[in-house]
Amino acid sequence: EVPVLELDPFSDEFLNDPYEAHEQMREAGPVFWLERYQLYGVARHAEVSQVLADHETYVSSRGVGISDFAKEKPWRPPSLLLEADPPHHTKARHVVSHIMTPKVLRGLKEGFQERADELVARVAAGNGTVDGVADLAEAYPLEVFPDFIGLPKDGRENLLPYGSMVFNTFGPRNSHFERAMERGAKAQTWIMEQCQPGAPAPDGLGAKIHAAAADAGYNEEDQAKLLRSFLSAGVDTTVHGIGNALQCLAENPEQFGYLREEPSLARAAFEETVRYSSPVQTFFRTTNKDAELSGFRIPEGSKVLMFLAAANRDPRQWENPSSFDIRRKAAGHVGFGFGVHACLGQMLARLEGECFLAALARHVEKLEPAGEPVQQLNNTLRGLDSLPLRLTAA
Ligand code: HEM
Ligand SMILES: O=C(O)c1ccc(C2CC2)cc1
Repeated sequence: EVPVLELDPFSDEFLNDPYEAHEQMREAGPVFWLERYQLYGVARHAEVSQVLADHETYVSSRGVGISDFAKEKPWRPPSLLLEADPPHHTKARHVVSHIMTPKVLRGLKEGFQERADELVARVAAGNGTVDGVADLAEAYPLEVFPDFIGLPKDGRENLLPYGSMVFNTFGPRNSHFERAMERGAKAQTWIMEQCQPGAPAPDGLGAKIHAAAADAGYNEEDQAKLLRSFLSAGVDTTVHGIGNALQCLAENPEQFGYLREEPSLARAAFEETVRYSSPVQTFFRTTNKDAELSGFRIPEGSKVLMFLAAANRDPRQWENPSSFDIRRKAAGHVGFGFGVHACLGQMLARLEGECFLAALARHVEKLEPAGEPVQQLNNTLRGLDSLPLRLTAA
């Protein structure tokens, strides 16, 4: 029989510090039933991987949040990527993956690195207490990403509340969901304006996405939706990746020491941060037929909640999973998902993380906590609202 758990994975207590509950879920069994929300959960690396891999049984087109699109109207038109299944998904993925190529990313590296060095050197020069979130983790992605897409200079502050709304609405209609919808409404107007064909700068990624989608026969509404995916996923995720990296390095000074000695560890340090802190904590799938997972029966029409963050600290998969170790081989983590829906922006995310942490290694001699970090409670994302840091310039 499937073990039944009473815990609430969307409560403030859980969102603030999920780690004991992760352990409880992993130990409960390969599959468990969450009574409160009437859905199944998987928290071990093996089962999370199996669900991610079997996109024909565990589908995305019925929503990757708690809501089943076969039963409820989505709050916004479904994504052609995240909330689609093959073959429709395959076509959309093909269109956009031709644009975010290794060649395109190589072309970005010099500029991204310069911007990181300039920002970190300027903030470190103050030699005082800074907010690692506002002054660094938010500042860097909001500088480089909108320029890459080709968004106008003003209005960019709408990207954070819009992203926060997208990620909160994968969860249940709790206070985080409702407040994010209120705050995100105005931002949504600006976002949709930027997504319209003709809106982004002609030389930016946005215009390239529109052109490639038009060439592939997508109408203007779907061209806009494809760009919407990048504005939805492309900011809050990297902001929390960088913010969580700053927190991990400040709280593990020996790890910062290794990075200082060898700035080329920056890429590995960001990868370990994605494993260890998993900015995207969870995602759902829906069974579109009766399924069996590790001997447990899961009927058609069930929601399955994948605890990516719990899988990323599964002792069945990792040595010393709860230690932050920038020299480990973090490959195999599910922080960027995997399979047909594996993160489309992971190479861009890694580029931002690598450039930022290399700049930190070069321009900061000491990185110390200067007060309590404030966790941002979000139904899907793990990251900080503020991170008081004392920086000593190199
Ligand atoms: C640290 C940063 C990031 C993390 C942790 C992250 C995480 C993820 C995860 C877990 C998925 C899989 C979703 C699923 O399986 O349903 C995903 C998909 C996706 N990500 Fe990322 N992401 C990050 C950054 C980005 C960036 C910067 C972009 C865009 C520029 C992006 C665009 C996307 C898109 C479009 C998808 C959907 C792909 C598909 O369904 O085929 N992500 N991401
Ligand atoms: O296509 C989208 O709108 C979309 C929204 C959020 C994500 C999360 C996983 C990063 C991905 C895609």
